[in-house]
Amino acid sequence: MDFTSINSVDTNWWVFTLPAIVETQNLFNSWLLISVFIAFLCVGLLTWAVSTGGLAWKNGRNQMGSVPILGPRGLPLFGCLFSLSCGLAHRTLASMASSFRAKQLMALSLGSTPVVVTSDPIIAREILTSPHFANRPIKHSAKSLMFSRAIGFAPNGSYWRLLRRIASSHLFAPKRIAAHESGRQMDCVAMLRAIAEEQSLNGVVYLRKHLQAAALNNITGTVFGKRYDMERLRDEAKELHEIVREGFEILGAFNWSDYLPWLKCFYDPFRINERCSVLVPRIRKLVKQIIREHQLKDEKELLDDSAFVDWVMAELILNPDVQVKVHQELDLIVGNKIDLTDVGVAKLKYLQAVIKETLRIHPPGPLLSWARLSTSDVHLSNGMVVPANTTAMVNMWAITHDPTVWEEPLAFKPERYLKSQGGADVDVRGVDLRLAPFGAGRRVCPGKNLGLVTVSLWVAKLLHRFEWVQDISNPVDLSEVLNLSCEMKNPLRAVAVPRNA
Ligand code: HEM
Repeated sequence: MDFTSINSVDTNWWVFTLPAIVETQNLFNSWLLISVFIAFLCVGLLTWAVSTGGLAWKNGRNQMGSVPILGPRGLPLFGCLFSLSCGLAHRTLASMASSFRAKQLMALSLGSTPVVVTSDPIIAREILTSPHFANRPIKHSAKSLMFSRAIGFAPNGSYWRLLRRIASSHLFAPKRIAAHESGRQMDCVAMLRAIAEEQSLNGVVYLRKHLQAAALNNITGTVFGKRYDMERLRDEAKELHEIVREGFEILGAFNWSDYLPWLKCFYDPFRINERCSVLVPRIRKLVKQIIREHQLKDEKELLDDSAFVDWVMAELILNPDVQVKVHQELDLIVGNKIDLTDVGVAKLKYLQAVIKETLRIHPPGPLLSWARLSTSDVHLSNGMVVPANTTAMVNMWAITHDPTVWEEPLAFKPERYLKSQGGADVDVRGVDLRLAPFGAGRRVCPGKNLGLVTVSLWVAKLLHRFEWVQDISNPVDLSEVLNLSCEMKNPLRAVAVPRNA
């Protein structure tokens, strides 16, 4: 005999008393339904009105510590979705944080998702290095594209650790990076040749397409051991190019149903679902083909470091005095030698400082691209507590543009990293959170050394071979567009004047 059912208290009793209370026999009476709806609406609005941070922070979730986490309420239901879905989220978040005096940590709602954003290097370090922030929230598109099994999104655990180990030893170990130097040199030679051809044909160069071709070959060469002739895009090369472009666009698109799951069936303005289901079989087919050819099985990840070189070159064109100094350094250390190597490039201290300064002014992922997710309540040193299942973002752009962190943050001054000129040698690889464009902690970018080596070599070669001058009819425009990374809205077009000719 089930005694529990006899002793249990019927918690639904109030339903039967409703008709008596509202003096009607019919529970579907339209007035009754409208009143219940209005009551719900009022309670919802009241909860929204009293909750800083918006509805996703209801029930005092932002007041679990001795110091509450402040932030904008946003709109009922949507929170701050409208403010962040269009435009430049890093700039919007930075101005929100200063108007709410919430630079250390700001709470906001993206639909039903609770989010915290920090614009402070100390709190950024605590979040990025905390073992309780070692997961990432996964976007719907990333899940559809099977990225939940990829290194960037797999949850912290033995599977993810195995992927990191494989990547560290087979892709990103210093020996492996050095082993791929000849490939990088080849990509560079092809890029410089194509640039010289375009310059002599048109008198001006669209740099981005050359950088993208070199970047794609750099990755496929490193990961699959295979390079393509990007000048004559045919068959497999064309397919790869289109897959990467489409993948980037889908992953970078703002998907409303990531934050309002109930919207999935009604509203999909970028046709994410449909495009993912077309893209997945194309990826499978291409990767199978490559694996079959090379019997090589590795994890594929790609970040657009070619977009970053666009920024470096744009700043060098806008700051000709800096470009002259890079040329002087190249002439002094490299001279007329054409075999500019990774080791040689590492000696170019001023050029390294130029790259650091560009990473500061134009961090490729201004919100560090991929957010983190808390797996339990996290106590921060400032007395705030971030509850479990909260998405955390670091606004690296806000930190690198904060006048209390960087003197004259808007000025392009590579000298600030040169000890010989009174500067400080800042390590950008996750050590100093004032400038950590690759993130930090256990999920720090594993491709940071490869990225830095590649970018440095490309910039050195582009500058060694050419002097870059503004195209008068198309002046350099530093407007940004935020996709998966922050790119120049109007791709760089410049005149490449051959040097040492
Ligand atoms: C300029 C170049 C690059 C920048 C600025 C960059 C930046 C970043 C950032 C900010 C993160 C998130 C780190 C965090 O959460 O703390 C990241 C993660 C990652 N990056 Fe990069 N990255 C670059 C190049 C590369 C390259 C060349 C590769 C590989 C070929 C790569 C592969 C990855 C992977 C796999 C992750 C995810 C790691 C994980 O979740 O365990 N990145 N990157």
